[in-house]
Amino acid sequence: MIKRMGILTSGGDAPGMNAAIRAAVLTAAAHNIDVIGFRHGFNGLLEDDQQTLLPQHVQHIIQHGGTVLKSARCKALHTDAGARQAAEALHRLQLDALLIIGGDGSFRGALAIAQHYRGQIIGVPGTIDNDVDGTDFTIGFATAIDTALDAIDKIRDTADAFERIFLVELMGRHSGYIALSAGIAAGAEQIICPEFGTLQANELKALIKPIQHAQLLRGKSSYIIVVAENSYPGGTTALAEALSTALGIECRACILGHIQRGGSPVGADRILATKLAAYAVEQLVNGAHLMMAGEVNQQAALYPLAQTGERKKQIDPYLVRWQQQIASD
Ligand SMILES: Nc1ncnc2c1ncn2[C@@H]1O[C@H](COP(=O)(O)OP(=O)(O)O)[C@@H](O)[C@H]1O
Ligand SMILES: O=P(O)(O)OC[C@H]1O[C@](O)(COP(=O)(O)O)[C@@H](O)[C@@H]1O
Repeated sequence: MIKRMGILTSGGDAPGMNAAIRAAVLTAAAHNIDVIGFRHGFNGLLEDDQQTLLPQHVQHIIQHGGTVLKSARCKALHTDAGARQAAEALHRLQLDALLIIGGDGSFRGALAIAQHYRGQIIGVPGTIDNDVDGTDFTIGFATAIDTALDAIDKIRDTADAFERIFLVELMGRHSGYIALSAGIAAGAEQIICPEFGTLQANELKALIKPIQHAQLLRGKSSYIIVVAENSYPGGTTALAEALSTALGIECRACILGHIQRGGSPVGADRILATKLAAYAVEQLVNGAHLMMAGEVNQQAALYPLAQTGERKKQIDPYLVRWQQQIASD
C-alpha cells in the first residue's frame, strides 16, 4: 500500500510538466497519498532538497511552462554510488514510490535507482523531442511544434520580402520528430533530419538540385529548409555557409534553440499531461513498478521503462516520403 510518494521532473523541461505535477498531486490526494516533490531533478534526492506538495500548492500551475519543481541533469546519478545515495534518500523519507517526469535518459536514471530501492518507480514521458518509445506523444512535443511553427511563419515573411533562402535549425537531440512535424506544418521546401543519415559536406548536391529546380519553376522566391539539430557536422550555420558557397547566393541560418522549450502548454499537452500523470498514480496504487505511463491510440497504457529508449522511435514514413518526393522536388 502506498502512503507516501516522491515526484520529480528531470532532463530537458517541457511545457506540460506543471500540468503533470498538478494531476499527480490531485490524484494522490484522492487516494490519501502524501506527496514529496524533489527539486532540480535527481539532484533533489542527493541534496535533500524537497518540499511537501499539497493540492493547494498546485493550483493554477496548469497553464505555465517550465516546472515548479525545477529540472536539471544530474551527473552523480551515472555512478552506482549516486544511485545508491538516491535510493537511501527515498528510504530515509519513507517513500513507497517515486514518479519521474522526464525523457528516456531520466528513465535510465530510474532503473539505476531501482537497483537499490525497495519501493515502486513509475515514469511519465515529458520531453519536447518525442523520442520515447511506448507512447505516441510525449508531454511538451505539441507545444514545441506550435512554437517552432510560429517562428518559421515569421521567418517566411522576411524570407519572402528578401527572396532569401533560410535554414531554420530546430531541436530534437538525435530525433527528427520536431523538424519533420514543424517543417510539414510550415510548408518548408526541404526538411533535413538525423534519420536520413548525417549529411556530409560532399553531399550537398542533393540539397542544391531541388533549390535550383524551384528557382527555375518559380523564379525568385523564399525557400525554407528546416534542419534538425545534429544533422550536419559543424551545425546549421556551417551548412548555410557551405550552401551559400555552392549556390553563389547568400543563405541565412536561424537557430531557434531553447525558445522551443518554453511557453504556455497548448491544450493537447495539458490534456496528455493530466491523463498520463493521473494514470501513473493510479497504476502505482495497482502495483505498477518500473513502467512508463504512456498513451497509444488514445488509450493510456503501461510500457516497461527499460524499453523506452531501446530502439529509435521512427518518424512518420508517410510524411517523409511525401516531403521528399512531392514537396521538396
Ligand atoms: N544511463 C544513465 N544512468 C543513470 N542516470 C542516467 C542515465 N542517463 C540519464 N540519467 C539521468 O537522467 C538525467 C536526465 O537525462 P537526459 O538524457 O539529460 O534527459 P531526458 O530524461 O530528458 O532524456 C541525467 O542528467 C542523469 O541524471
Ligand atoms: O538544455 P540543454 O542542456 O542545452 O539541452 C538541449 C537538449 O535538450 C532538449 O531540448 C530536450 O532533450 P531532453 O528532453 O532529452 O533532455 C533537446 O532537444 C536538446 O538537444
